[in-house]
Amino acid sequence: MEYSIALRGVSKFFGNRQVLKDISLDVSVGKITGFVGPDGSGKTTLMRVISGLERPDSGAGRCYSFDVFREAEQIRQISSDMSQNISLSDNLTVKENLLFLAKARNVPYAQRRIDCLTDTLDLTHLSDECVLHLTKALKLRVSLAASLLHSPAILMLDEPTAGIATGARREFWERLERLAAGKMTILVSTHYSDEAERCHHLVRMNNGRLLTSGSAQEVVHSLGLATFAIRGPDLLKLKYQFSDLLEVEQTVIFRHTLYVTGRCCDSLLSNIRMLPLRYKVEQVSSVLAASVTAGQMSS
Ligand SMILES: Nc1ncnc2c1ncn2[C@@H]1O[C@H](COP(=O)(O)OP(=O)(O)OP(=O)(O)O)[C@@H](O)[C@H]1O
Repeated sequence: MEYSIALRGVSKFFGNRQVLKDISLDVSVGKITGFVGPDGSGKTTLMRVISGLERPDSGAGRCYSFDVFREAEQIRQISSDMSQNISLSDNLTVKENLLFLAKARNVPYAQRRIDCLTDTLDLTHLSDECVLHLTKALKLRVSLAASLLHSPAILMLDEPTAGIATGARREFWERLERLAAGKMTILVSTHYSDEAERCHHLVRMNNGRLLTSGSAQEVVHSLGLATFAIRGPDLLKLKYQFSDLLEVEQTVIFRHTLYVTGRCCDSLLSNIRMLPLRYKVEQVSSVLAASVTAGQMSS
């Protein structure tokens, strides 16, 4: 396996608050690595350290051939932070925005690069459209084009699809998968379980620590949790009943379905089996409930 990023015992403080604690991590070239965990667990900070945007305080790490302590500037040249660096101007067209950003980044043969990207990302027909008139999902696609202008080796995305409809999120992820297939290293934080499942490699964090790292299945397994999707009447009442069980970690109602997540023990299973026949129950392995807060899931 070819690794683009290798961190060993990396820690980071903001003031006297330690936000990354002894993180060791290997990230493969051409893979999508997802970062999941509750708010404030350190996902963004870790991705920023990897992308040369934050300097760690201790440990060791390389990003491609560069040292994360001494060569942050070089790392920034080969990486792109889609979430933060791209501010599209509403009053300019797609083409004008891309040209402006390409010039700001000294992208060689800017026009040719823009033509290539708009073609690849199916934006050509929108080139002369004012960004103001684009949907959120299309703006996201333009931001992706902008973040790829300088042909980065690493693309960092911090919750890129928050607030975007499911269909458009899926389409966006298909594009990310194509970029990864072209050997781009993609780092993405997400609170959506379906997106977490699409990652080739998942990193679960809490309180500055890396708790688990592996495939989505491995991470779910390591949680020792099972999630059941329940459809039927009076879901709110059922939600409160399940919430009272000691082994239940989370109950979330999302789109007429109650998701109950808990330790997969006899007691939870017998409660599930005792549900009247009018309830349809299905075990879903996909919901990384420990990483998804109820608020975000409902949004
Ligand atoms: N520039 C900063 N200065 C001080 N504290 C910071 C700074 N950036 C982040 N923090 C703190 O570091 C901790 C980790 O934040 P971080 O943004 O990395 O978490 P996160 O897991 O990405 O959270 P979220 O999902 O809310 O984006 C939080 O407590 C946050 O308040």
